[in-house]
Formats: sequence, C-alpha cells, structure tokens
Amino acid sequence: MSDITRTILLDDGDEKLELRKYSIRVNSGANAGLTQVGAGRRLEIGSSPENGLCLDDPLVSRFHAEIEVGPRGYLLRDRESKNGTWVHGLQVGSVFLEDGTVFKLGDTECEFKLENEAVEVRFSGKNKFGKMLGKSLAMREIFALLERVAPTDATVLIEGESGTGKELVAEGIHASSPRAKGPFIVVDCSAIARDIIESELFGHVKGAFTGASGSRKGAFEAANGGTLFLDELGELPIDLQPKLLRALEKREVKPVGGNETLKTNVRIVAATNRNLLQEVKDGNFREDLYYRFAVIKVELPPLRERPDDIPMLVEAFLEQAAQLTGRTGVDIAYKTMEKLKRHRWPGNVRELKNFVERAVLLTQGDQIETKFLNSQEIPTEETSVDMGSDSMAKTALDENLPFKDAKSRMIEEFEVAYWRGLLERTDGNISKAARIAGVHRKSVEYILKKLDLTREDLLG
Ligand SMILES: Nc1ncnc2c1ncn2[C@@H]1O[C@H](COP(=O)(O)OP(=O)(O)OP(=O)(O)O)[C@@H](O)[C@H]1O
Repeated sequence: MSDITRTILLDDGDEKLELRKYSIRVNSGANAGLTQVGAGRRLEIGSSPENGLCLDDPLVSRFHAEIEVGPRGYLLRDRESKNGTWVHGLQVGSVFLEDGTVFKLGDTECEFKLENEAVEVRFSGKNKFGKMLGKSLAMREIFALLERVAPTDATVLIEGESGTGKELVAEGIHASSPRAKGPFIVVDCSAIARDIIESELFGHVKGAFTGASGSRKGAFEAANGGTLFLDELGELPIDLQPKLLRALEKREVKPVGGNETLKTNVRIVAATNRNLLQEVKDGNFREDLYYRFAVIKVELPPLRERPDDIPMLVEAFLEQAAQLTGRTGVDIAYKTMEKLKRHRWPGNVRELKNFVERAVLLTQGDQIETKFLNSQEIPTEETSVDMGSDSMAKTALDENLPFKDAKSRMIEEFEVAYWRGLLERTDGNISKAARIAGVHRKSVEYILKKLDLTREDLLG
C-alpha cells in the first residue's frame, strides 16, 4: 500500500480510493515546459494525439507508456515501446513513481510531481454488473456508478466503441431497476429506414401514411412501465430530435398522423459509438438533446485499455463455448493469455468472445492457440482497397462472423481506404480533406485517431 493513495473499505463492500492529483512536467525535448495534470486514474503518454500527454518526439512510440493510479500508488508502465522507458538510466517495464521521479521516453525527460489537491474514486466491491464481467479498476469504477444509478429513473447515455458491452450495460440497468418486470425494448436507430423511424418510436394512427391500414404502437408505448434502449443514438435524424426531446421532457408522445398525445412511463437508456459531443459541434446532433442525455454518462473503455479483464472474460467465454460446442476441457496456456492481453482487440469484447468460440471449435488439442486470431487488425492497403464487398461478405460468411462484426469490419476497412485515399490526394492536408469530405476538421482528427492512423503512416 502506498502512503500517497489510500483505499478505504466501505460498509457495503465497495472501496474508496483517495488519491492526490499529480502533474507531469516535461523538462527537455520539443515539449519542454509543458505540464499535464493527471486527475483521473489513467494517463496515456505517446506521440499520438490520442494520448493524454502527447509528445512531439520521433523517438517516442505512438502509445509509449501510461501512468495508472491504483491502491498501490502511481504506476508508470511501458507499453512495449520501441525505445523503452527509462528511470535513473535503467530501462523499466513498470515502476511506482514518487514525488519528483524523473523518467525518460525517447529524448524527452519528464518529472512526476504530486499536487496538494485530493481526488476520490469509488470502486464496486463486485466483479460484475448483471451479465457484464470485469475486475479491472476501470470496470469496477463503472460498476459502482451503475449500482447507484440503476435503481433510479435517470436517463443514461452509454458511450463506447463497438463491442465494448453497451447493450449489456443497458440490460443490466433495466434488470437492476424497479422496472425489471416491465418490458425492455430496443430500438437501433441505425437499422431503421429514415422514413419509418418516427412511427417506430411514437407509433402511428390508421391512415397516417400510404400503407398505414391500421394503427400501430410505437416503441415508447411498448416500453411503458419498462425501459427503452435507444441504440446508436448518434444516427437519429436531426429532424426527429426535437420530437424525442419533447418525449423526454413531457413524458408524452404523439403518434404519427394523430392529434392526441399519450402519456408514457418509460426510462430511457441510450448508447452511441460516436463521439456525440463532436457530433454536436459538427451540427449533426442537437445540443439540448445531448445535455438531456449526458447527465449520467457511462464511458466504456475499449478492451485494449483494460487487459486485466481479459483472463476473467476468457474463462467465462471458455465455459460458454464448452456448453455451446460440447467441447469440454479446453483450456488456455499462460503464455497464450499473455498474448491475448497484449492484442489490440479492435472489435473489443465481441471479438474476444468470437475468438474463444472459434478457437475452442478449431483447436486439435486441449488448449486454445492464438493462430485462430484471424483478427480484424487494421487492414493493409492491399486488403482494404482490393477486396470488393462481395468477397468481403464471402470471407465473413466463411468465418461465421456475426452480422454486426462483419459490418463493422467492412465499415472500418472502407474508412481506412477512404481516408488514406483522401489524405493522399490532399498531401496530408487535414483541413482540405475535411472540406472535401464535408465534415469538420476535428472530425477528421477524431476519425484518424479512432482508426489508429497517423498522417505519417498514411503518406508513408
Ligand atoms: N464485460 C463483458 N462481460 C461479458 N460479456 C461481454 C462484456 N462486454 C461485452 N460482452 C459481450 O460482447 C458482445 C458485444 O457486446 P454488446 O453487444 O453489448 O456491445 P455493444 O457495445 O453494444 O456493441 P455495438 O456497438 O456493436 O452494438 C456480447 O456478446 C456481449 O455479451
């Protein structure tokens, strides 16, 4: 236990971590003089702008190191960087920092300083919430929030990359709420045609439009007494957003073609894998609606940021796969688990689950192997450009990929090819690329970060 952080075990089994804010001062290199304050539990350091501390140093890897604050103190960890992380002339894998510790990445010297301000973080004492498993501090922090929020009627917004478990969280919120016995209705805003989404949500009356031969209940009415889960909220057409806002504020809806309003008693949970605030800035999402949702925001970290969850997830998926396939007794070697912990998992937990299932099915022996990781790593230029949609669909079918995985792989491959091509044409000029693509410059930067692409990578 460290004397600079303090963990307090609470009566209900939860833990409270008291820690001090800290800052990293850059003492040398191109960023000399820069100070980055760390108030959360994790600070990533590297040359990619995605990091909390971004260093302009060609000897620093894109995701070079990180500082994680936990019950034992402030841990500086190298992330398999090319040139290593150094403290007092020694290369380190991980090391606990003390006030004044100087560490070096590439040519950049940084100093760790403790601040006087205290911060408190609460972690659940449990390793699961509903069907959602996780023992990493990041997930236990989220579970603590969910345990507090679930029993209320508060609207919740869940943000996270595809496959991080957003739907599972929504189900868990419903199941742990007084509405658990009521309906749980899912509307995927990205899967419904624009012209019928209003009727899907609010219902319609007979004759409301051509083909409306009878009246139909909408999702709000169907979810009465329960929870309505709006998946991919960022895809909701902008002209429908004021109607959703009204439904949230007044707790009533008006079916398409009708004059009467219906009172509804619905709890709303929404999810998005877009950065919704960025969508607000780009004018694609209404600010008032965003703030109505963002009161309670759950940000699910990608799996690559919580490798501590992997063993627990693998064990659970091995058990599920054994039941599903009838192949019992298949295990995993320590070395394989370590490899899985280092993988980037672009498809997050969904990809891990599919991998375990595939590996259990295909392995000849009694241990799963990483050769079955035919992962959705960022594709090479050849695969992304040369593969047409037919052959991509065929490959996905051959691999028994679920539709959602196949679709997200295809979109990702298209996105990589599109942005690579566009930036080549604009000689790496992001503002120009943004103008041609018809999106905000910040969106281009966000997309490139999300796809793990740098201008330098793209232009070779
Ligand atoms: N923490 C977890 N514990 C156990 N299973 C998980 C966890 N997270 C995700 N899963 C599993 O991974 C798969 C994907 O989860 P889910 O559909 O909830 O993700 P999502 O974020 O909603 O994805 P998308 O944005 O693509 O809809 C599901 O099979 C789910 O059961």
